[in-house]
Amino acid sequence: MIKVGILGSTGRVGSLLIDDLENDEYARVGAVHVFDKLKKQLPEDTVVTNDMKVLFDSSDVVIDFSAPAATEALLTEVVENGARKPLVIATTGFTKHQQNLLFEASKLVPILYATNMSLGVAVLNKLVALASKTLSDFDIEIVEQHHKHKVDSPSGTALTLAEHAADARGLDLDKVRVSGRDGQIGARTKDEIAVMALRGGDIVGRHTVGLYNDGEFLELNHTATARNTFSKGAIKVAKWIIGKEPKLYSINDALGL
Ligand SMILES: NC(=O)C1=CN([C@@H]2O[C@H](COP(=O)(O)OP(=O)(O)OC[C@H]3O[C@@H](n4cnc5c(N)ncnc54)[C@H](OP(=O)(O)O)[C@@H]3O)[C@@H](O)[C@H]2O)C=CC1
Ligand SMILES: O=C(O)C1=N[C@H](C(=O)O)C[C@H](O)C1
Repeated sequence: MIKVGILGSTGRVGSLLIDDLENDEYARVGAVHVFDKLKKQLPEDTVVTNDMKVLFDSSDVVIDFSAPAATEALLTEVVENGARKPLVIATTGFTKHQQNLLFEASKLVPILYATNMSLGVAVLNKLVALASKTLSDFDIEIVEQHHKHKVDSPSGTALTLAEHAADARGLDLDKVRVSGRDGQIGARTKDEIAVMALRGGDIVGRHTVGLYNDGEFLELNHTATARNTFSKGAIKVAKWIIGKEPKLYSINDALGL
């Protein structure tokens, strides 16, 4: 059995990982990192720790749904303290420094980083690239909707979708991204790509990429209706990454897309 370590084990997705692994034929929970207080019953012989080294030592692969500071500590264990286990990182909202750390760590261990672990969004990224390139005159606007507890904005998924749209048009997203509109802002410029966030209730995750032209528009939407879409997706890619060489992998690598 593959022993999975969980960073963010007390969170919304982390606790679903524990449930999903209880019913998995090939993988089980090896260790959980607990930041504050344990909130649920765990399978017998699960290692419970707040020490990254112990988390690594008790796992064959670590899955991370936590917070940027926690991921930073996990990656630091690889880069500075010699931890050598494959990682599946799902946390969003990284700073540039944390993104660089992720890249440095991926030279030492295999890391799959995906801002969205669903198959649907993996396909949506491809559709967005195709539509953005083909419909080159259309204005691109992205809207994401999430539950009221989400702390980062815009979502990692929305930013990844925007990157696919910008790359397909040869644009630098940092230069064309618009994150709000208010007041006398003037007419829309051709290349800008707005990424807007709505928050409320218990929305699991909804992303719409709109391509608008005079006379017609196309909207590509993905809606996650259950949060275990993400935990199940992460477990699937965690099994895939074991035995791979050190590199930064995308979810497309794991899904063969
Ligand atoms: N890629 C994907 O498919 C998806 C990614 N996500 C991302 O995953 C992350 C977690 O989401 P969600 O489960 O909803 O969030 P929660 O807030 O429910 O859970 C966060 C978890 O991280 C822990 N944590 C917070 N800060 C630290 C820290 N400094 N050190 C160690 N642990 C810490 C929390 O511990 P405690 O409970 O003690 O506070 C908790 O276990 C977010 O970044 C979210 O955007 C979410 C869904 C899908
Ligand atoms: O925080 C969430 O809930 C989600 N976060 C991810 C993101 O920021 O894109 C993925 C998913 O949409 C749910």
